[in-house]
Amino acid sequence: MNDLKDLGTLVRAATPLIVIETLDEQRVIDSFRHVIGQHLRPLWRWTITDGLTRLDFEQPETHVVPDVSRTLEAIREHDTAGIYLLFDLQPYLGYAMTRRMLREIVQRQRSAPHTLVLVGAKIELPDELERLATTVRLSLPDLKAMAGLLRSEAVAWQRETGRKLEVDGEAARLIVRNLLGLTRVDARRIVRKLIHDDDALGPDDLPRLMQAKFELLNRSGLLHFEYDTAGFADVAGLARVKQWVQRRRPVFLGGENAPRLDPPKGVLLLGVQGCGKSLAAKAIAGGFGAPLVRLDFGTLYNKFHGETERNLREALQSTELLAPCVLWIDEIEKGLAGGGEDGGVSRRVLGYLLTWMAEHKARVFVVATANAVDQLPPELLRKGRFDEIFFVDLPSADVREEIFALHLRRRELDPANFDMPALAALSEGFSGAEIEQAIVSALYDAAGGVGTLNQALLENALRGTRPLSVLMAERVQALREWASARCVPAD
Ligand SMILES: Nc1ncnc2c1ncn2[C@@H]1O[C@H](COP(=O)(O)OP(=O)(O)OP(=O)(O)O)[C@@H](O)[C@H]1O
Repeated sequence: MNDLKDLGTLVRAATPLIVIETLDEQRVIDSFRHVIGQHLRPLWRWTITDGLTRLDFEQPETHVVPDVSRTLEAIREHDTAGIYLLFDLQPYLGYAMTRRMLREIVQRQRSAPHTLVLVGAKIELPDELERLATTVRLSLPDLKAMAGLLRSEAVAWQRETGRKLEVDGEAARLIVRNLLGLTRVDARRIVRKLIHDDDALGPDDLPRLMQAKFELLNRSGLLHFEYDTAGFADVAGLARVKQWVQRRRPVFLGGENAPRLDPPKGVLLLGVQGCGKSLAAKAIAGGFGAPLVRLDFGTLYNKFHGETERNLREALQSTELLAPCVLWIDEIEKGLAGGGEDGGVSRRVLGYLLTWMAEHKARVFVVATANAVDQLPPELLRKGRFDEIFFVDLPSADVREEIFALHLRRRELDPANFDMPALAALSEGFSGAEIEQAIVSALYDAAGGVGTLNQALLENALRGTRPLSVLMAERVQALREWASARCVPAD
């Protein structure tokens, strides 16, 4: 959108009431200064602190009229049609007098054809004014503008300190790219903080930038920023998922270089509890080298009764501004399994989610995870919704060995001191989580006895565990049968 062109058109058309929701007051003033340069109209600004100030003179002319009604009366008396930027008028919109005066000016009753522009962070108009208003959204700064902003902040810092700012070129390029989606005011505040924190701009500023950006954008509170993404090395097995991600990484991160390849959109990970679906979501983000944001579908309903859809919409829009990122929808079945009993909310949520998944253009890769396939709506499983549906089964003997090795090493124990094939054989039917639990429990036994963990203690712990696959054998078997016809094995 070209803001200046749009504003110019509105002013030329003598639009009586314009609403602009922004905190970037300077940008509004600059834009209108530009517009009046072409359309020669008096430009005024009003704030409760300064009153009315005429801005299109070399020496601004000020009329201190702090009272809102008197200000509006003064505006009505002006006989030359002018543009009036009214900052933070929102609290006064509750008064009958303010509303009536505004309506009279806007409807040009006893007044010249002025253009009133209401500017503020959030503006809610009463019905009678809403109908007469035109809302303008200022477009967000583009790459070039963000690069300029970063440069100007660096220069300001250098001027202030008399030193040269240390800038890592590649990090600065990524910072500029990741500032996209923010307003100028927010971007400037974050850049200042990044510079002032360590008097430099380097690679360690990127995670801090993503965190700051996330906090600004997560107004719904439904998203969680996952600081610890995993690497593929932290996940045993899931070979197909790892390969799938590695092949798509370059296209996901730099889509423009591969015009014939569709950017990857998302995968659904279905599977047995505790087999590493959550870990895989973290590793996919690590594999793509993108931040991971989790959407808590379970609380979407509880937390915002009656506002579910709006909050989902806001949350998904926020993820687009964080792009490139991975959006992890944990336990997706919990959010979509309402059937007809919730007044149709879960059906509408599903509809919105599917449309968004199909249509959004930002590089947001969705990883949805689910345990209970019988609760998943069939629309979600239809071809083309996800790029792939992976089934995460109980680990094979080889993978179980890998899981033991991984978790022993994590606790500074050497797998070479253990009989790995024997451990793998004893843990037939165990999930990764259960293997990890057995190691933890054996470590406690060791601490209370011989001191160090050995094969016998570990075997004891395994023998003492009844895995879920045994306790819920029928469910696991049914899940496998269901998945074999519909999913790609993750391993
Ligand atoms: N393939 C694996 N490799 C390494 N560790 C694993 C693996 N699978 C499970 N684990 C261990 O088990 C823990 C729990 O697994 P995770 O939460 O990823 O399983 P899940 O499938 O998401 O389970 P749930 O459905 O119960 O949420 C992990 O944090 C990890 O320590």
